[in-house]
Amino acid sequence: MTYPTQPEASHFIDGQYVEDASGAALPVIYPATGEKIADLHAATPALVDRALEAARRAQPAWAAMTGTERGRILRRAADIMRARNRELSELETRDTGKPLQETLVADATSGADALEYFGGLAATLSGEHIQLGEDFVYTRREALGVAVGIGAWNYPTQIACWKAAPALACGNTMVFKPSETTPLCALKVAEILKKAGLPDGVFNVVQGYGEVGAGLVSDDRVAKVSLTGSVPTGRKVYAAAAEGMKSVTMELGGKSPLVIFDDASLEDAVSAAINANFYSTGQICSNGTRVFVQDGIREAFLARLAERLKAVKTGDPLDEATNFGPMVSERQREIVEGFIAKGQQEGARLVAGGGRLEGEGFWIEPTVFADVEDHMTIAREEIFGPVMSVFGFATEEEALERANATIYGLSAGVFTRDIARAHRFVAALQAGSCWINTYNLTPVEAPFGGMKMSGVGRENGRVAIEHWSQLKTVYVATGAVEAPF
Ligand SMILES: NC(=O)c1ccc[n+]([C@@H]2O[C@H](COP(=O)([O-])OP(=O)(O)OC[C@H]3O[C@@H](n4cnc5c(N)ncnc54)[C@H](O)[C@@H]3O)[C@@H](O)[C@H]2O)c1
Repeated sequence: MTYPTQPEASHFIDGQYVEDASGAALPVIYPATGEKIADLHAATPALVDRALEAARRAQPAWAAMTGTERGRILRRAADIMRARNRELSELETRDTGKPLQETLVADATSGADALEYFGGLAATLSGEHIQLGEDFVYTRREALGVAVGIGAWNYPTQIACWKAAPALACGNTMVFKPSETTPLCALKVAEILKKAGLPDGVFNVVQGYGEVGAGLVSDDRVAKVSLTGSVPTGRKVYAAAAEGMKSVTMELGGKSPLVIFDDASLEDAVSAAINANFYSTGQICSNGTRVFVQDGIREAFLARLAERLKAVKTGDPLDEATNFGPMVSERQREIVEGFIAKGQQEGARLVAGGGRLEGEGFWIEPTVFADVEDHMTIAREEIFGPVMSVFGFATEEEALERANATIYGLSAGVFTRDIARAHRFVAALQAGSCWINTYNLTPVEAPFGGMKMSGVGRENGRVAIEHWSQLKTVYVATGAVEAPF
């Protein structure tokens, strides 16, 4: 059977689509209906080798181009992505199940932003000059070499671009392995980069399960690994990369707090809590899934939230009126249902949702628990689904201590009209991205990444350049060489 969404082949290596049907079957399922929409294959070791070899071969010439030349290609790719936004968004919706209403504004557009931003920065890369009397030192900012990118399933286009754009801007080449759950979109990124003039071999895509990722990470040709995924995978990938002393960026999971004080705008706080828990059906790493609401407004908050939940519109995710999609897979739905059952067993009060939604596909209701306590499983573990936990608190000190009492440190938010408190509070939060009076905004200009178990390194912002390049120091002598004998 052929599907409209079937790509030309499973992999994109050295500038062309490549297939090897002897690789393990990798079916692609549309989460809204459970139907198969493409048949792909995991890369065989021979294909992984071919992709790495293509990236290795292409790297010196790519790095030798000027930053302006590299940047021009990335910026052209950004323009193509924007021009094809609707088609790419529809594919993202089919790949992930996220409603088109979201994908039209958050995926190819965010990928294009990254390509444009790092395309612009490419021309500005430089070292420094340090005068030492008549001698001097200069530093050269150099590429790392061949990089491996490994993606999670929730933002397949964005993740590919957030990794490829800074990596390529700095003169690295990349082999990218998308999540086996959402493998389609990264192939489009590769196609578009080629169309924009990217030399063959600079950006390659290979499909596969964890073992393909593991093979890439341990290969000697690889200088840098950037993973977006869960903490358990991050532990394995970081350890494997350490064997080869490779640089890493780890964008991992979270259990982020959203703290709402009595003086906050209730309507805005409810909006932020909705965005922080139900956007992308809760499948966002930075979600504020522990919502701490100060005692004075908690009942009002829950009442208004219940009202607002009436406007949830499920249905065909390709209908732009739909604002809530299915879970990405049957397995992920079962995981989330397991957490909901645990929440009930451990005594949290279910105030909304909790069950499946009608229809084919992997639908689940937006779910809210109140009276959640810090020791409960749903308060401690990342659920990665549409499950909000609401906690009470009395004082700022208490909220801070409880917000930070987690192994994670990806993100956090605070809602208050007291400007001094807002800044005091975020200064003490142990989280890589904090928001004051909003939640989950991640523009490409702002560094993004985790503290504690949530990760290592930063994506986006100028600082990403530090994580995708290395410095060489050159000492230049101008006088005689002194020696002891
Ligand atoms: N911090 C961020 O930027 C960010 C963004 C999105 C998702 N996430 C996190 O991702 C997780 C959800 O995504 P997921 O379920 O796809 O994560 P996952 O950890 O199961 O898989 C991530 C990727 O790693 C690959 N992989 C698995 N085992 C591997 C191994 N041993 N070696 C190399 N690669 C391996 C998978 O095939 C997949 O491509 C959540 O924890 C979420 O918080 C983080």
